[in-house]
Amino acid sequence: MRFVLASASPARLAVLRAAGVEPVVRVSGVDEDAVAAALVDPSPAELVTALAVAKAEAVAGDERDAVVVGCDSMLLTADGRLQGKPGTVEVARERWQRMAGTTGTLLTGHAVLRLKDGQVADRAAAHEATSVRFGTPTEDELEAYLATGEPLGVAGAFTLDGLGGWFVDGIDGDPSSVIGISLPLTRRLLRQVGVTVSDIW
Ligand SMILES: Nc1nc2c(ncn2[C@H]2C[C@H](O)[C@@H](COP(=O)(O)OP(=O)(O)OP(=O)(O)O)O2)c(=O)[nH]1
Repeated sequence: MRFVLASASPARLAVLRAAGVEPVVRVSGVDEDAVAAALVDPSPAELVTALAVAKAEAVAGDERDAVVVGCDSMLLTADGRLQGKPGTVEVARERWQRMAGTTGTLLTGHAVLRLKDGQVADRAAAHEATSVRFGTPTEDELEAYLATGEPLGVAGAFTLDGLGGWFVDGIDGDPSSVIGISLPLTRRLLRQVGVTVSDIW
């Protein structure tokens, strides 16, 4: 079955490929700020789920028979801030200075659309939440990590499976969701739209 990943994320692609799926990648180009602005006081979970739905829907219009999956990840910090990608060293530094030694929640919204004959025949959406216990990098370690550029382009300014792994003391929940797409949640959402994982791997 044609599996379309509506994401530019290399992390999501890698998780799916390692799990036996060869997705067709179609970047949604969704204006995430515009989607967020259209929502009325969404919870963090509602926001990431709405963004995932918007990404999948943006891509689904060109599909006839496929499963389309969209995701969106953000970090909810211990002091209640919901954060995407830092974008700059300065923002990433300030975030790490606040989150080191604390526990945050990495939220990933998921949307699955089942296309049949060019129509959305079924859909399912949900979010996954994973607790992340951050370590405390020294000032030198933090500056070296920032200098790699990795934290700038990932939600929460850290990775679990990359250089950031040195600074994650542990998680409670699904690791694939932290990296970018929850395999167990996606399996459940696929089942809701009548698709078994063995249909796609
Ligand atoms: N490899 C890795 N990437 C991570 C981790 N945590 C977050 N990320 C990445 C996954 C996503 O590419 C990015 C989260 O940003 P978004 O959910 O907005 O996705 P992105 O903009 O990358 O692509 P998309 O909007 O789906 O086209 O951060 C991690 O632990 N490991």
